[in-house]
Amino acid sequence: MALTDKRKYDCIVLGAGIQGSFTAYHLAKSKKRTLLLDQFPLPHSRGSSHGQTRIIRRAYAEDFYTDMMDECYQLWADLEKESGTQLLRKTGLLVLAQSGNKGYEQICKNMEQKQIPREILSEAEMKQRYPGLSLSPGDVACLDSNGGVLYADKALRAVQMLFQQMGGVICDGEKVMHIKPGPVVTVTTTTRMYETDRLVITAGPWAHKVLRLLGLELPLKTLRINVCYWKEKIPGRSGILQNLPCFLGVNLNGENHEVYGLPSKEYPGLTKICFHGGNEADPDERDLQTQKLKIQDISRVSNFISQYMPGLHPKPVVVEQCMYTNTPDENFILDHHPLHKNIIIGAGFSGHGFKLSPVVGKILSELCTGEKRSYDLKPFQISRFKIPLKSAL
Ligand SMILES: Cc1cc2nc3c(=O)[nH]c(=O)nc-3n(C[C@H](O)[C@H](O)[C@H](O)COP(=O)(O)OP(=O)(O)OC[C@H]3O[C@@H](n4cnc5c(N)ncnc54)[C@H](O)[C@@H]3O)c2cc1C
Ligand SMILES: O=C(O)[C@@H]1CCCCN1
Repeated sequence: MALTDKRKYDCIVLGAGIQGSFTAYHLAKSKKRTLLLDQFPLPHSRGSSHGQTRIIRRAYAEDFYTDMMDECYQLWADLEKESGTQLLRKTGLLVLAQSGNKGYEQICKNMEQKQIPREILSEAEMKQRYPGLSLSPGDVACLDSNGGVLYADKALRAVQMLFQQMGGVICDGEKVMHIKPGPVVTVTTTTRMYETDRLVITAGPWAHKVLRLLGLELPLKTLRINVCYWKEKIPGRSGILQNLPCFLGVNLNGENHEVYGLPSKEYPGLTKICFHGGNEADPDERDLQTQKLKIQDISRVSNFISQYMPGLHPKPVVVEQCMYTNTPDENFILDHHPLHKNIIIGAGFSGHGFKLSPVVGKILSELCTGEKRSYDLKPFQISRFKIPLKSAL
């Protein structure tokens, strides 16, 4: 039988990935008595926030993300200062595409309108600066000068540590099994029962399963992502690893997919290059490759490497797993539960939420405390999906 925790919390945050941890951090800053819960002992590598690196960039086609990034850069710098840890390395981020590509043009237009520091690089400039990346005739490149790498594991640790230093409580290794809505929400885990005025659900790829406990079915797809590392054909000689920026290929080859890469340092001598997509998988069965793979993601990256990075072996030497939780439009969900206004949902980060987590956490904490919202939340509302509401409760 679950033990009852006698304290009533102002807020409980369900899920201690980067989004829940940043939400808890902002709530603790606003002096709310906050509990952060996770099903696994922390840290863990079963969700979406593990691994050493993530891309940070302002280069987005949607201006609302670019707008949020100004404050994100500021909050990442604050976190570095508060934790005394370097969390960001500026490398630049290259957006690569075939000339005339609409997505690329929209990104460039948005960056120009917002006066984001950037450079359009000619074929000759690309060759000279980034000899490891050989573009094909007709390809174009735009550098987001302040793009770079976020140290993901370190960032997650820093936010959780600062949350605890502000008096926040973390209970890990406790899976939430039941949620009873009401003016006071009761949350029952595998070991305890808690009461709270407000609940924030940031359950990553488990969001679907947790929201089902509250009668809410959102159009979320969970994808298993193969995180691939590649080695040089002639180690240390091709110069690829020394001077590589982050890059994002937008529909290169005319194929409807994206390949991206980061100059990561987790495995000396290897470069991380992945496909921005994957095959559907249940997060609890991530490592059981039971179904037939619909998307040959690794071979797409191999093809990209053969054409664009011929200095690398076109076979990965390390492959790890991570999860995406995608919405149909790949925009986030940041909203109240449609029926229970003191339950707040942050979900569907669609493979691009890490860099934005400082502001996502701020927004979710504002939804929780009822403070004035810092951003227009229209793109993130649940009502855009036109789903029928079944109140199971
Ligand atoms: C391979 C890969 C590359 C990426 N690259 C980038 C990038 O370059 N730049 C970028 O900005 N973003 C990137 N992202 C996206 C980013 O990492 C995610 O958007 C972000 O980590 C999502 O965090 P989250 O907190 O929503 O989810 P998670 O980190 O999965 O956290 C959810 C937590 O909820 C817990 N939980 C779930 N159910 C329960 C329950 N019932 N009880 C208790 N706890 C529960 C889970 O255990 C988990 O810890 C990438 C993602 C992947 C997978
Ligand atoms: O959020 C990002 O910047 C990257 C882009 C490529 C795919 C993974 N996420």
